[in-house]
Amino acid sequence: MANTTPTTAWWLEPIPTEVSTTLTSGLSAAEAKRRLAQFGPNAFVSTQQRSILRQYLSRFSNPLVIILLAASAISALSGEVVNFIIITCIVLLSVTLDFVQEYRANAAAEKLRHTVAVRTRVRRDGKVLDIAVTDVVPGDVVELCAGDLIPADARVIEAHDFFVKQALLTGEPYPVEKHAQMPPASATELAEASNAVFMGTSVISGSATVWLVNTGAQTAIGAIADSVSRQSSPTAFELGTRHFGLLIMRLTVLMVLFVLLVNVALHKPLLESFIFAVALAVGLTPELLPMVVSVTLSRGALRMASKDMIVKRLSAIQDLGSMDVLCTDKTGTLTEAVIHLERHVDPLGQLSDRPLMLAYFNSYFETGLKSPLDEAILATTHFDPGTWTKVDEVPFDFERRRVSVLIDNGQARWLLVKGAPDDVIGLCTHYESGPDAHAQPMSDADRLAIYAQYHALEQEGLRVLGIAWRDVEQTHAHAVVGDEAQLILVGFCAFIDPPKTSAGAALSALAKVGVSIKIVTGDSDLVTRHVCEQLHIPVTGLLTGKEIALLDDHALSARAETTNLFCRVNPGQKERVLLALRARGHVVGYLGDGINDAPSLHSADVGISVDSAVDVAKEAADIILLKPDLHVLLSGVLEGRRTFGNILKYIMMGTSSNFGNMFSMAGAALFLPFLPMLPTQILLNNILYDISEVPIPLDKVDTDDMRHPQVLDLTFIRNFMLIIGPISSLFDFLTFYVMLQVLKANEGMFQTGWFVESLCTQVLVIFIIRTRGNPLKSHANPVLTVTSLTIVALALVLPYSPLNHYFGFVPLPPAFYAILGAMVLVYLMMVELAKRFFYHYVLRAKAKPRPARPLL
Ligand SMILES: Nc1ncnc2c1ncn2[C@@H]1O[C@H](COP(=O)(O)OP(=O)(O)OP(=O)(O)O)[C@@H](O)[C@H]1O
Ligand SMILES: [Mg+2]
Repeated sequence: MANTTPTTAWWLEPIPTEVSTTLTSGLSAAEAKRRLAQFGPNAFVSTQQRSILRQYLSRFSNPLVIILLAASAISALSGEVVNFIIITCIVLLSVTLDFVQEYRANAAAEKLRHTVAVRTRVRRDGKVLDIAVTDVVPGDVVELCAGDLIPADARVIEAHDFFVKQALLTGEPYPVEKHAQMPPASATELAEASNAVFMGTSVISGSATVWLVNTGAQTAIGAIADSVSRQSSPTAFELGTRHFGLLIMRLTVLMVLFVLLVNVALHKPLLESFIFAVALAVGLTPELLPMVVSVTLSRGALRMASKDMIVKRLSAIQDLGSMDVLCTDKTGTLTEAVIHLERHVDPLGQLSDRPLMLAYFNSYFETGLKSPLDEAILATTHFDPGTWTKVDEVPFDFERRRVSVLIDNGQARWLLVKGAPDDVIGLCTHYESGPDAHAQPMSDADRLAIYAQYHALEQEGLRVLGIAWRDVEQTHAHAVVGDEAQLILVGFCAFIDPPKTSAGAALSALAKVGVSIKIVTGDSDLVTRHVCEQLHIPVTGLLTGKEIALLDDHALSARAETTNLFCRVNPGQKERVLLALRARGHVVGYLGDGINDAPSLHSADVGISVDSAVDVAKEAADIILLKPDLHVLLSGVLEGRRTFGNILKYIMMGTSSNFGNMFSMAGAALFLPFLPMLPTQILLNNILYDISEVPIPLDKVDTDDMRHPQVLDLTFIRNFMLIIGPISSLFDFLTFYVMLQVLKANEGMFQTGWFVESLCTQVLVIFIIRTRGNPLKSHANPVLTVTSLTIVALALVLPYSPLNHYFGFVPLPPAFYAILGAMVLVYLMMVELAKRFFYHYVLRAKAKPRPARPLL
């Protein structure tokens, strides 16, 4: 994509003079409103909502529905008008039921998503406002800093060591610097536009003010939106449901062809047989599955929102339930992230103000994203910068782990460096100590003593920054990474970041439900170990960034299994650890809030961030915690498993009982001289059964089923189907026998009897299937109970209703009801026994052992 050439190189045109006058105050609110109406919201057209009507109509594009309507329309021509009307009504009813449920669910989830939408700082009417990214318009003046996403295509007006990552557009993996100067006229390629920034890219370091030129579909990324729109690869759960759909489809096609063939061979009326076969297919398809999935998920999302968790990608709820490894960074998750400066010492451990003063100036002049460490320094004290001004800066990045500022007071020019002590000490050739802060060469022995000092601080659990400086020629106008050499160490600042007392308990609770925790941090191993000790987290293995750099992916993947501390890792290594764990078949979650966490949040099965995180992290995450609390996460995991459990109930119902019924229907077609059930009866049966299942998302899931991470396993479903399905068929054939031999039923009575029997068994079996345990002890949600029992009652009285003429029902003899009662009871008991057998033997025999791993 390196050669993407937009239609015009707008960054080469001069900025209109009238614009420069409005730069400080920005647009007026009225003008912004006018432009929003003119240019539309700052979003791609492809993501815009389709109208409700179109969404509704698209539901009818299901081929089965079309075939059914067409066939019954043809039969209407030959006089079967009533059937046609009934079929049309049932189809309309079922599509509407499905649509309304799903639409409401999605709308609720969408509303939640908006609460965590990315925002941006815009100048309007002379004030800086925080507005949604979708509301910016061409002409807006936007302020950007490290960690921000760039909201639209824009010209840089003013920049301070402003580096952006634009790999998405140009493929360059490294951050590039942007500034206000015009590039040469030959810079027509997007990658050469050093004075422009583009939507979809992000700020790595520094700060800038930009003037928006193009928004929405007019942006460079908007033009290629379809090719870059992140079609994330389907999750394990999505793949599972897709395979399940295919399995059902194959069985359906086979059965329909079989029924058709038999009917043709037996010279039955063709059109009627055809409609029967299609109705059968409609009965077989788990058409409610997408609705059940989205309703279950969005209900889950609402419940999670009440516990301060916003779900951005609904299917992430499933992944949260399947997650068995959680990687997390340290600050804010395991610690309070309220950092205090505890001590400032010279290289030999004597209390000294000098390291604090230089650290203060470094933090004071630094323009990039201020870290909590900077804030702690600035909050501790105040030094008057006096005549010192900043000349340049080498911004912080997570590879170097340090930041330098170049400052000048007219007489001297100093480079002040602050960062991870190991690296800073490594760059020093001298150190200052004693009351007169005299600089002296650092001998090897000194170096050892200094390292010992710094380690002693870390062993106390303090986070430490090394502070160093050097004199620079006054002609030296630009600071570069290479200047960070031959430094003089002035000492250390040591900070307290107290561990969160609640974190320990939350971690062991997560471990109890089968989620092991791994800490992946840019901080040092001593500090991290100290935090672990305080939280009673046993360390099962430790790898540092330096060690990881020496391992290939294969070796890393083997080591990652037993290691639970990864320290001094850079952003790329964080992601490598994560991918290594995924490669071993784990479902991996990642919790982090920094620029350095964004790649890992993208690559995890489920990325979790917090509301206070930088934009790039929030954007990459699937779930946002409004409170950075691991207990919240635990309830999210349980919620994920609960939604999973309910979806599984629906799938198991569809595959066992419903399928068994339809299977018998095909079988009955073989030996009966008439249709075993009329097409309209099949459809009615199907929609009543569907209605009985609508409350499944409300149901509770046994705590036993929530103890372990769950993944959708087709073998499990197939085995369950093979055990329960035949029982259902057995009872159907028993009903046939009773109807034909005992009650001597004619066509109408046979069909009615079977309609009632099959609906009763299909609906009532939910009480057995919904729990792995004793159905008398695990109670269903009252709404589910009432709905199911109402449908059964309806089935029983239908043969006596005034409508029965239209559906071809006839009243049944009382003897039938007596036999039915007994049969349903025995049926349910048999399914219960088979279920116990299944969970006890079949499942245990098939259970694949997961790779062994430590509890924490
Ligand atoms: N403002 C700063 N100035 C200088 N050095 C810094 C600054 N912020 C961080 N560092 C250094 O970079 C290292 C990595 O940063 P940080 O600890 O934030 O990484 P992280 O992976 O996000 O860690 P955590 O897991 O604690 O969130 C720090 O340990 C520190 O040495
Ligand atoms: Mg962090």
